[in-house]
Amino acid sequence: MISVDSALEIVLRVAQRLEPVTVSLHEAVGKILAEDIKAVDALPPYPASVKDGFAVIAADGPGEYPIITESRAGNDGVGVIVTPGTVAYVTTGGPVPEGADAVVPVEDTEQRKDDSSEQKRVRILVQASPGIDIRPVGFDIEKGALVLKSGELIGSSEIGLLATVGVTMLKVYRTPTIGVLSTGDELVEPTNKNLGRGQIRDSNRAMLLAAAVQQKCKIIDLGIARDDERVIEKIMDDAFLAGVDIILTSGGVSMGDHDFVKPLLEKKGNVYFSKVCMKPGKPLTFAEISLKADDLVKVRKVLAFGLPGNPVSCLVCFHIFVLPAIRHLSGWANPHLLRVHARTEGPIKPDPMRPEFHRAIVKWRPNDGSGTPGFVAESTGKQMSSRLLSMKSANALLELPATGSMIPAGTSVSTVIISDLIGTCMNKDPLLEDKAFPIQGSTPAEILAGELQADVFKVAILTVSDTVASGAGPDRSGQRAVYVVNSSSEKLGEQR
Ligand SMILES: Nc1nc2c(c(=O)[nH]1)N[C@H]1C(S)=C(S)[C@@H](COP(=O)(O)OP(=O)(O)OC[C@H]3O[C@@H](n4cnc5c(N)ncnc54)[C@H](O)[C@@H]3O)O[C@H]1N2
Ligand code: MOO
Repeated sequence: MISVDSALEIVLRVAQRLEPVTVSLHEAVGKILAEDIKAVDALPPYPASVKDGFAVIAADGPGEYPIITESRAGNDGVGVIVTPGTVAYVTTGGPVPEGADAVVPVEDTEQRKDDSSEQKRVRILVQASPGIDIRPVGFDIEKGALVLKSGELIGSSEIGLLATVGVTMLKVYRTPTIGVLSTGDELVEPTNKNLGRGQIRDSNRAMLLAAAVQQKCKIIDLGIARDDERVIEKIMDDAFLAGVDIILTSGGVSMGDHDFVKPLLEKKGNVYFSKVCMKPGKPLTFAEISLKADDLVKVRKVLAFGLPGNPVSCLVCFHIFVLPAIRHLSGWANPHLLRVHARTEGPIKPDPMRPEFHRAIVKWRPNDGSGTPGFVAESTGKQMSSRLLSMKSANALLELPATGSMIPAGTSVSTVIISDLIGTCMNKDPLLEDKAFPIQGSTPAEILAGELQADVFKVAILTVSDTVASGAGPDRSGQRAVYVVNSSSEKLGEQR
């Protein structure tokens, strides 16, 4: 039996980063950038006012002055020069007219409301210092500056930066296409209302498809295969033809006389390991399959993970091995999961034989029991690898050494974070909510799409800016719809 560390090292050595592809801005979110991005122009491209106020010559000092022009964002008082003894009205982000060297905010001025004269005047109440409340050219981004480096993860702020510098098509590393197959004669579709004797609903496929979607992968639902070597082989071959980069099977990797996955992977490729010293997840099998393309020159590699059938073992193996492999293929420089230290809330007895990944809910507490702030880990209860409820709400796996002796409450243990810690703020128990089960006859992929649909709400995004609407400046809300993950969006355009 190989150790978890050695097994992961092998997976990351075998996995090869996928080739870069060119995508549009809205497809880039969550991907790794595969090129350097430089600013083609400066931001701001002109000296811009930081406040709504009056562009002045600082040396003029307080006093009453004529307002010679109004320079609004996107509507420059072009050609107008502020000369000594004059001022110009400016709005936030608007160009500061030539001649002026400071901006006085409206709060520090007085203007007569009933002034109907042609030449409006304003009283400047304070002494401004030169340069105050003006962003010089290139203050935010210098022309030619490297704004994003190859290898960076693209989130919403990076999308905003790309939009700012006018990049709408960019190179990112391709994320893998993942095929998911469940094996087992006992398995029926989740839509099945009446289970026959010996039947259970297939949970692993929907679960793995969802986990792959969360990692921005394309998915192929390969269905359920009977425990029949030829059936499983045919489905695998079809998946290879369909272009999978990773194939995930669940079940059929242990010691049963119908456990066909491992012998099949041995037949089709190179099996690197088939037993890992961990609990749960012992029978995890990992192989690489080399496929010759038509031209017989290029060889395409497919990673195959034979995941254990027990649902918890299956998902734990996904987190510990498949997820880092996906990240590695997708161009992440560091594909490893985040590890923190957490103190156990209660006593836990670990396995005496295999290091254990104990499912837990980790929360940040002002006092973690040691008198200082820190993470506290609450066990999800009985840790049988068949009990998927032990995985529910778990955002962490406690890495417990195989001592077999009780770990007392308050012990600091190494903890792998497997989900968003934001979820720990949730008070409601989603299981207690009455959720209708998905429509009969649909496949897990359709169910998944349906579940996502149910969460979709429409977000309309409108940029209100003269600068943007006139085309004088970039829309720094990015590609409006891009950040609205898991929601539909409508572009309403710009408004003057
Ligand atoms: N003699 C031995 N038996 C077992 C060993 C062993 O070392 N010696 N290892 C055990 C461990 S550990 C695990 S984990 C399981 C893994 O077995 P398989 O990967 O071969 O999986 P199956 O036997 O097909 O199924 C195990 C269990 O999981 C249920 N299952 C399978 N697929 C699904 C699915 N898609 N959705 C929901 N549930 C699923 C299946 O019905 C079984 O109950 O082997 C132990 N045995
Ligand atoms: O290793 Mo198995 O995954 O304990 O149940």
